[in-house]
Amino acid sequence: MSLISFPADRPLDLIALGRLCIDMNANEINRPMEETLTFTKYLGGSPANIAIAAARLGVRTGFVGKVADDQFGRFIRQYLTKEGINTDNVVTDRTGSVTGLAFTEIRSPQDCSILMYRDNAADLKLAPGEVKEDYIKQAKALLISGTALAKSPSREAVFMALEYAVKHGVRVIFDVDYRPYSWNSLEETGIYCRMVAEKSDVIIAGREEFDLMEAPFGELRHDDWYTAEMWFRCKARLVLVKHGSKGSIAFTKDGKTYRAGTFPANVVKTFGAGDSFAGAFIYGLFQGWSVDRCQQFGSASASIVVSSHSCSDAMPTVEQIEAVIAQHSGRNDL
Ligand SMILES: Nc1ncnc2c1ncn2[C@@H]1O[C@H](COP(=O)(O)OP(=O)(O)O)[C@@H](O)[C@H]1O
Ligand SMILES: O=C(O)C[C@@H](O)[C@H](O)C(=O)COP(=O)(O)O
Repeated sequence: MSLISFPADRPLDLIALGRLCIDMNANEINRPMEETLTFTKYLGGSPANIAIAAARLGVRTGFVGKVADDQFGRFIRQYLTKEGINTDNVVTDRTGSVTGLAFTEIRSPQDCSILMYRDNAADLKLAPGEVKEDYIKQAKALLISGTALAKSPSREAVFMALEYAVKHGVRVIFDVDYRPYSWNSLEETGIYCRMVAEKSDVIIAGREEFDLMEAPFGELRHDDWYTAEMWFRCKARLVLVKHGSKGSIAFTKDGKTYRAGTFPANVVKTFGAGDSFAGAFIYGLFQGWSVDRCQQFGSASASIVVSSHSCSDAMPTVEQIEAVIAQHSGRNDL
């Protein structure tokens, strides 16, 4: 039996919940933002990127979210539809909110940053009553992006979706996805992320993101194994710790540890590594693959996306990922 047993016979594999935004990626790379003149517009927002990544691989994907009643909101909806992502639970806000924007600065392949515009962002207006139980129960898994917990009413909408998922046996995958911009304090982040992590089957985060859920409670150890054991005492069966260009470590409840490195990349920018990795890793889970194969697939996908200008547009197909793995004889060693 595979590690994560997904319910059978559901019309959707994955529903992602969280922000649907716009990335404005600097065209003039290796320059500070002050000197950047032009940007290219892409669909953005971490859960949106993961949804695109999964859909490109053939995962039947839906989305729970909210978009602004403006040109960007319409662009987002059209893009999701074009990618075959179901938008039945994507709501349009009518209160005058705006689409969140992320302007990316690419100073060098190692030195990237994001300037985020998220005041009055539509995605954080998603209300609990707008999350449909009949929609959530159609999926095998629900992916929750932690940033959706940053503000009410989106915070309560997450907990509503979480309750529906648990009620209907939908597996919960939690990507902490920490973005400081929308939160009031580190304690607030830690408390709310922890409440979702406690009910999640799979937890995906970087080392610093796990630290956020430990520090406010006096449990900070900077120790991946300690972290995994902590979540195995709750509901988790799989804890995935991302370590950037150093790869990732996955822990499973049966006591196994899987270390994976990366595939060589011609790095343009660092954004999108985590989202492409997560989308491909989740695809592997649906295939019932071993954890190390899921990691290999995820890291090959990430190597493609960090070598590209965009995140969402660059999400690869199964064939493209397999070509990278074959090119390097499957070696993503540390
Ligand atoms: N420079 C890189 N070259 C190749 N693969 C990378 C690189 N950086 C990250 N990856 C892959 O992407 C995964 C996720 O990256 P990470 O930076 O930890 O996530 P995030 O973007 O969420 O911070 C890593 O575990 C690794 O497999
Ligand atoms: O998540 C956002 O709002 C911005 C993203 O679209 C952006 O491209 C990015 O930072 C990707 O995140 P990562 O995969 O965690 O690097």
